[in-house]
Amino acid sequence: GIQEAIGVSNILLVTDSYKVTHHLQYPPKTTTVCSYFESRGGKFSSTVFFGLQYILKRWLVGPVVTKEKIKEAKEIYSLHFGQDVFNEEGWNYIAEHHKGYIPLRIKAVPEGTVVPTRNVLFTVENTDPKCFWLTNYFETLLVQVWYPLTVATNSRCQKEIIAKYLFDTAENLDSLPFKLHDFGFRGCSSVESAGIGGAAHLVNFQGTDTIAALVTAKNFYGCRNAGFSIPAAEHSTITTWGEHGEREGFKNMLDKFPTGLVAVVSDSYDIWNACEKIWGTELKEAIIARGDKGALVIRPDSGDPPEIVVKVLEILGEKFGTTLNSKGYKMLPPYLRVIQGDGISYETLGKILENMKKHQWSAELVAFGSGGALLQKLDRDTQKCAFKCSYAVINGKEVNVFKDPVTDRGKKSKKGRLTLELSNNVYTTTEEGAGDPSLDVMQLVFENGKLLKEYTFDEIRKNAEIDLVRNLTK
Ligand SMILES: O=C1OCCC/C1=C\Nc1ccccc1
Repeated sequence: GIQEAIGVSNILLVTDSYKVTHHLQYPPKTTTVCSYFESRGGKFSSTVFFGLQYILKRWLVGPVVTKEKIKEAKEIYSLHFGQDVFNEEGWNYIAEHHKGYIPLRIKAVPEGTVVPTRNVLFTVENTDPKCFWLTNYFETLLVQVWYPLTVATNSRCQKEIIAKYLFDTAENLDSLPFKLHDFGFRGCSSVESAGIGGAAHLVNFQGTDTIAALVTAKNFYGCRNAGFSIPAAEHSTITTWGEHGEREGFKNMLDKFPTGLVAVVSDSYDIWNACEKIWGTELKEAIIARGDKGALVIRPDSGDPPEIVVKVLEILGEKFGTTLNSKGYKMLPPYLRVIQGDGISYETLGKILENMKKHQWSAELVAFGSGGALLQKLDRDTQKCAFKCSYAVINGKEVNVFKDPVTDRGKKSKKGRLTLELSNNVYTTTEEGAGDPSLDVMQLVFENGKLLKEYTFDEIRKNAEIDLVRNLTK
């Protein structure tokens, strides 16, 4: 099944080796360990919390601890350590007493919530005093939420940039959901990662070529169709017509996809010749004939993006004419658009849009495709995601637990029982049990192997909506 396909289906093996020995290392009579997850800061000042639901449903929900898995883990760990450190008794207790359901309680901010960094995002504690060692056993798995969280954050920050340029240079923001298209499937480290990261991007946008994202959004977020795409050429479907056959290849695209959007990569040989001579002259009438039945989307794929995009727009404007929109920016006819899918990232997007604006072109005319930068060029440090113990009960005594390294004060962790409170639109993490649990934004999402709260993709998208759209659609 799906679990075998991914290679590890034994939840006892989804952890770091050293954690297998940690049940022996806590103080005697420890009965509760409570830990939390946060982004300590990093590239973006706020993060979109997304992806915990996937991890819980994929790995922790249901009777996931079985005798067979205990046996398998015992064998592997005895070989791996060359000695018997595995907590067989502890796991047998879970399999027997809890019937394989994981005795943990997880409270988390609702998926899609945008929270400033250095705030608690979810907490984990054991519900059975015998299982104090379990809380941090799953740190390894739960901290992998850094990936969808960081993809969703990076993607949303690009949405803010595009929204601003649409607000300044377009009639409305209607095109925003389709402005950043996911090109990242092939650049991901695995099909599973593409599904997770691709779904994270779809929290903010609706355009994707990462089909795995559709499957993940459907299977774990109940979203029947989380993203859209359109018929599009790749270099092979143009270059197989031969160097002097580009016109036939282009014409074929218009003939085979007479209505709806159709995208054609046009830089195989000479983007300028393609725009001037082929699209702008030889096929000009065929393009105009499309009217508003579906635009031709011309795709450059090389050269310096800010310069290329503007130059392509200038040529198309020259050939097909332009009008001024109500914001005073130039528009092309409805049957012509551009997509720039090369070199797109949070760092480069603004430069392209700024150059378009400088040359009086509306942001409405161009969509972007992003691959590696969208789904892969990030890591756990991008948002400094960490999981730390903040509270324990030892021999009946409550203890506020923390670290505060003299060698890096930035790594100081929060103390005691934590809540996340929202007042006057400001999130505050209260520590040491000073918070009012009834005001806690964090929801009880998981307890004793059961998912108690699920979020739909629509809810998540609403939670993550950017302020400009929120304010405009009030
Ligand atoms: O170039 C690409 O690299 C890899 C992923 C897909 C892709 C292009 N797709 C596309 C979709 C819609 C409009 C235009 C292009």
